[in-house]
Amino acid sequence: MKQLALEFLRVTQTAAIAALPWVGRGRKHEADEAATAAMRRVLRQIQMDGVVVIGEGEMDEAPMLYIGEKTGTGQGPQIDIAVDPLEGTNLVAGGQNNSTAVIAAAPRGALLHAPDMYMEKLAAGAGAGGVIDIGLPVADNVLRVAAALGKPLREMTVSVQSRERHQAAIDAIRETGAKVRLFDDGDVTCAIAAAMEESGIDLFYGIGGAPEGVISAVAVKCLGGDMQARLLPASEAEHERCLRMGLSDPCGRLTLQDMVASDECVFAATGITPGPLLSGIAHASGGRLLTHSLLTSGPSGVHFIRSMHAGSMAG
Ligand SMILES: O=P(O)(O)OC[C@H]1O[C@](O)(COP(=O)(O)O)[C@@H](O)[C@@H]1O
Repeated sequence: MKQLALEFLRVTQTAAIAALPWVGRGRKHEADEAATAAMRRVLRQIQMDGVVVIGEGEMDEAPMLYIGEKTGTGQGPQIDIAVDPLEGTNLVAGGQNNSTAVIAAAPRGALLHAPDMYMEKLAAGAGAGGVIDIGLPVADNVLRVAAALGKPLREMTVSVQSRERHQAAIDAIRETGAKVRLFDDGDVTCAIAAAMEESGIDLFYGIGGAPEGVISAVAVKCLGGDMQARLLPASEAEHERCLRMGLSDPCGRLTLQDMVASDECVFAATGITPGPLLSGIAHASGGRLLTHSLLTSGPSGVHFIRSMHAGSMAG
């Protein structure tokens, strides 16, 4: 698995570069398609027996990188892949900050097969490992993390997606004395930021996509942080879907281990537009492009990588 890490880096770099021409053009589907096609092309070249377990939808609704799609050369280690070729489609369309291309990989069977529905998520860094509890109100989690980190509440910062559904949580967090840092879109980078001491984010809380939740969980695990979640099936049909996907208790607590059942995993992300975790793609002389990526395969292997790409990749 670890020997493939640089291949996965190439996957997110290529997807990010493919999305770049669509930044600010108001065309999120075209941007997503470009990133997905690029990611698919590079994934197919990797020597592995890969299967997409979290992708761009089901086979009949997504033309590529659908759940169940086989990828890689078909030879080599059996690997499950979770992709989000364009995390923050609206951000790219609107020319806004915090869009990335991301991928996570783990040995076959190690990733939760999360249906495409909402998930409530909590993530924190290693210093607060073992204290977060998705079953408790978010304010209690703020108090617990502050105590674990030995920080006064007024110095605590919680990252929350700017959504109406989070207003009660935002108020409750602020009532503890902690600060709330709102973001528009792209909860993968914000969850990961909570697991990185130097990010200035102590806790991430919010309801967002379940696929993004599992992808974030791989990164949080690699970084030595902690995360808990629970799926929020919104209808009988979604509840049924969870059962069909093998989740016996669809609304139950999901620990980091439930979402990522192996330490042998890899996470890669490349910034498209600048965000809290990664700088965006910059144009350099000669038509070259400078990308910024995070590549991690565990706490002892966390790499922030700046790469220069030949002009021919600029598309
Ligand atoms: O926009 P909603 O419905 O609040 O969903 C939240 C989800 O949307 C995102 O902000 C962006 O997702 P997309 O790239 O699929 O648009 C995710 O990071 C987050 O999990």
